Amino acid sequence: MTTPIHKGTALITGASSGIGAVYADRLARSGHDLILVARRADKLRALAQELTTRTGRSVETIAADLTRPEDLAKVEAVLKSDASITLLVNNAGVGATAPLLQSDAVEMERMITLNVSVLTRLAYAAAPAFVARGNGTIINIASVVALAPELLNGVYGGSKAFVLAFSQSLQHELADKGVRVQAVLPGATATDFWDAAGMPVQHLPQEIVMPVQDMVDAALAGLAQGEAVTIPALPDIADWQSYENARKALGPSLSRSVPAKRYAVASAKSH
Ligand SMILES: NC(=O)C1=CN([C@@H]2O[C@H](COP(=O)(O)OP(=O)(O)OC[C@H]3O[C@@H](n4cnc5c(N)ncnc54)[C@H](OP(=O)(O)O)[C@@H]3O)[C@@H](O)[C@H]2O)C=CC1
Ligand SMILES: N[C@@H](C=O)C(=O)O
Repeated sequence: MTTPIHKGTALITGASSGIGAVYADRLARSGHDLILVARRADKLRALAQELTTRTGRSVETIAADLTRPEDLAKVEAVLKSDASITLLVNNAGVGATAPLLQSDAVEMERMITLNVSVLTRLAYAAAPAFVARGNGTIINIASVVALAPELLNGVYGGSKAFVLAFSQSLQHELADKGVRVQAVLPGATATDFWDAAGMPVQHLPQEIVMPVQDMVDAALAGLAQGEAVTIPALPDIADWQSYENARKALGPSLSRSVPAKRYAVASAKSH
């Protein structure tokens, strides 16, 4: 077996299970050293040991509750100072399936903190270092609910719509500075996410649930193909392109000096 070329270090949040743990496996196998971040130190240590034994890569762990400012600061400091980091997988996140009237506002705010604020802070920590080196990749794990907010809990959908919009803005700003940004929009994926979100994955129609390994392999194939937005389940990429073209076509009409005629507002300029 040939040893893959060393590709620098990938920092993966939410690496103790599910999607993050599969990214850890795939990235170690393709030649990355790893820094794994999550709260469950025992799971991180076990994964690190297993990956080092199997791939020979260096794997460090940081046990951190990213919603705690002091833990978040620790991870931000690593992203800012470790020049070997070439890839950030912004994956840690939680979801919910309950509608607004059955949701606890404090829980919803916690979700916004992790899914939105933490992801943003880590991207802001990594991007200047990547720009300074003219090289780096940020993978932000969004969700198909970014496009379909009616499907699950509205705050969860809103948080993932943020991740998509933020990623698209970052791609726009950083593309000419040597930094790549990919937003990944998984559909239902078989992980522990669903238990924590209040609906065991076994209760979903199985034809909409993707095995987690397949989801991550497709997302990495999308990255290798240069996609800025990857929707692993979408059969025809032309459908996404039509959606994006329609969105962009609205651009010139979204900000004008006069209200649309249908609102029948007399112009202030003629008063
Ligand atoms: N599964 C699915 O159907 C889909 C998932 N996603 C997204 O994928 C991402 C990963 O979820 P998935 O792998 O499915 O679910 P898991 O529940 O398996 O993984 C979530 C990860 O986030 C970590 N995490 C949770 N809270 C914190 C915290 N406060 N600080 C640090 N780490 C934390 C968990 O580790 P620990 O508990 O050790 O801290 C765990 O490693 C999420 O952003 C989710 O929204 C998107 C679309 C579909
Ligand atoms: N399962 C996803 C949507 O289908 C999500 O959890 O974001």
